[in-house]
Amino acid sequence: MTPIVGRKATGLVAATFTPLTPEGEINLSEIRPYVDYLLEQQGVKSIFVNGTTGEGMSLTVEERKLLAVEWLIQNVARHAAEIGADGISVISPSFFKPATAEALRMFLQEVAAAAPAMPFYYYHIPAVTGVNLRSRDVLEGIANQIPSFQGLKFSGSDLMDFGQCVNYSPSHWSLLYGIDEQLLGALAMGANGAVGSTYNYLGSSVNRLMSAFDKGDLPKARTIQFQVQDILCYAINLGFDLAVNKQLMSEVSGLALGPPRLPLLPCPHPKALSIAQRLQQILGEQ
Ligand SMILES: CC(=O)N[C@H](C=O)[C@@H](O)[C@H](O)[C@H](O)CO
Ligand SMILES: CC(=O)C(=O)O
Repeated sequence: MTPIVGRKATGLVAATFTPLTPEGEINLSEIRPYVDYLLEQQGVKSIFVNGTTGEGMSLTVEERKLLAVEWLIQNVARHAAEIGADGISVISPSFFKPATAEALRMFLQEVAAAAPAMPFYYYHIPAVTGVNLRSRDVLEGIANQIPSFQGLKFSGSDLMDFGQCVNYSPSHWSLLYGIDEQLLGALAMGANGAVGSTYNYLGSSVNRLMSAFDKGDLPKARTIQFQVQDILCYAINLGFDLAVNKQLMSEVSGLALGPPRLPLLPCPHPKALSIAQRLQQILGEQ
């Protein structure tokens, strides 16, 4: 089988929130303005949909399909891109957890085989799945088992494991980092780009962080990373979860993203407003 080499993902990728109506139904009409906002206000050109931030696990398969198509249509319309999705990514099963990296790799192989033409990324997010197998071990020999394998979305804090993945990877793979608070550490380790929830509203700042890093201006990159951390520390002190994050995005962008789905509880308006104000203040200080 010929390996499928997709467009190598680089730069910033926003993990999008799923717009819902006040009644909790998916709200496809908010997607076009959302894409406009990311492009025009944040300079973010790539999106990761139906993931953690998009409450993918709380959506039906039918809803996920409708959303994926709408995100694609709106995104492709903006970019005049000739292709649709650049790839799919798959997390570990988390109810029955794989006992070994090999078991997980075999699972990923079966899923990837269902869409063999689609560039495939393993999505490591141990804090959510509870699966702490080292990604480096999952990658061992994976190109032989998954010809469409294209890289890793690594949302773990173990930078040694991440570094070992970078060191193992052929140059056409893409290694994307997913803990926004410490992206700079992962860039130093060799990340090709980043996928995260905060790039919905901090994209333009973090784009500057990445270009400062590319130019070797570490003091500047660090200043921006510390701003991101200061914003998130403020939010964490108030109690920060995905519902708060979603409401914060509505607050900052003016988009009507609606409530989260259970078991997440809606975020009280004043809380998101307070974080949004602190965010403006911190970014204004630069
Ligand atoms: C658990 C989770 O949702 N992680 C996201 C990406 O994987 C991150 O983008 C975080 O939301 C972000 O780093 C803020 O903590
Ligand atoms: C943040 C991220 O990558 C996700 O929402 O899945």
